[in-house]
Amino acid sequence: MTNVLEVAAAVMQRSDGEFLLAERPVGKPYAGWWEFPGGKIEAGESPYHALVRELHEELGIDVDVAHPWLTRVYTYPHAKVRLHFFRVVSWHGEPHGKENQRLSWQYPGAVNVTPLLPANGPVLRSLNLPPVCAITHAAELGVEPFMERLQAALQQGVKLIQVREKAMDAATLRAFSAEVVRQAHAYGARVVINSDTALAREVGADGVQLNSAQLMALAARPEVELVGASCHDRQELERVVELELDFALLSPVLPTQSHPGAPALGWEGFARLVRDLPMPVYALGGVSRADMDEAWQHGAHGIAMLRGAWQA
Ligand SMILES: Nc1nc2c([nH]c(=O)n2[C@H]2C[C@H](O)[C@@H](COP(=O)(O)OP(=O)(O)OP(=O)(O)O)O2)c(=O)[nH]1
Repeated sequence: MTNVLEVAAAVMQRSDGEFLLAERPVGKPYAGWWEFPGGKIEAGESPYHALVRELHEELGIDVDVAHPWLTRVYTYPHAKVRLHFFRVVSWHGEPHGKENQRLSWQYPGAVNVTPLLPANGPVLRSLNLPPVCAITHAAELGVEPFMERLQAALQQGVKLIQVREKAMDAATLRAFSAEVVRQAHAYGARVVINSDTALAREVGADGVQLNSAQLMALAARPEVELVGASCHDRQELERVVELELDFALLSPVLPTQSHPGAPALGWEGFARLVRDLPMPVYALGGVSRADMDEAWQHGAHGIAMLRGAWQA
């Protein structure tokens, strides 16, 4: 099979997190299966323009703002498809099924319509990753002040935390990690432990964050629920794809305090590196919450922060 069907698909998400699924109408392949609204890209059309046209035709809405997100290739018996996913964050009009298809608003992590198109399972997992990855910073703040900031961050809705404390001795790190996990889980937040899968299991964390050396050396995905990896170039990002990890952090996007003088990718460089990847990538290095929009415009899933995550 040589021909690849190019498709634009939309994750239309409201500010409360609900996103829209549509049921495929009678007469199409996989009729009755649920999908993200969208459709085939026509000859000469860009993925973005196809998205805007399809959402107008299928749902009667006009897209105001859409960001490129993931690109997934999937082989069905009837076709090989390349799905260009966008996150549509602003639109005009109330979506309605113009082709008599049923629509349903769903929460990430709690989807209750079925069956979903087979290509979409990993996409839902990706959608369930939050926009902010907060990296612990107790070495600089001190453990007690850090724990206070952690409470505040959890109350404000932080849902993904990476424990990364290179200077702690093993016993302190174990106790610290266990406490972060305990507090995070009380708020429904997930925790990954930097570089140490055994420690992640021991303290009941959700997974591990591989450093780039581990990423390149590993033969298979570690067997934990959630696996991220730290990347600095395209080769490392492609290794994340091969190992079918859940997400990547790509750095440094901007000059940082922790790595002064290191050459930064810049937003354009970031966008070039993450183009057409199938998994979410967080922008890391010198970014703050104020950069979220910039990050989305350049293909990031969200931002990862050390200092900025814990500011009072
Ligand atoms: N729209 C959409 N298509 C998806 C998703 N996941 C997935 O595997 N696909 C596949 C199913 C189809 O093979 C292809 C989309 O083609 P389609 O037939 O729905 O496109 P269309 O709306 O332009 O259809 P048509 O009017 O030309 O018949 O992509 C998804 O989430 N949304």
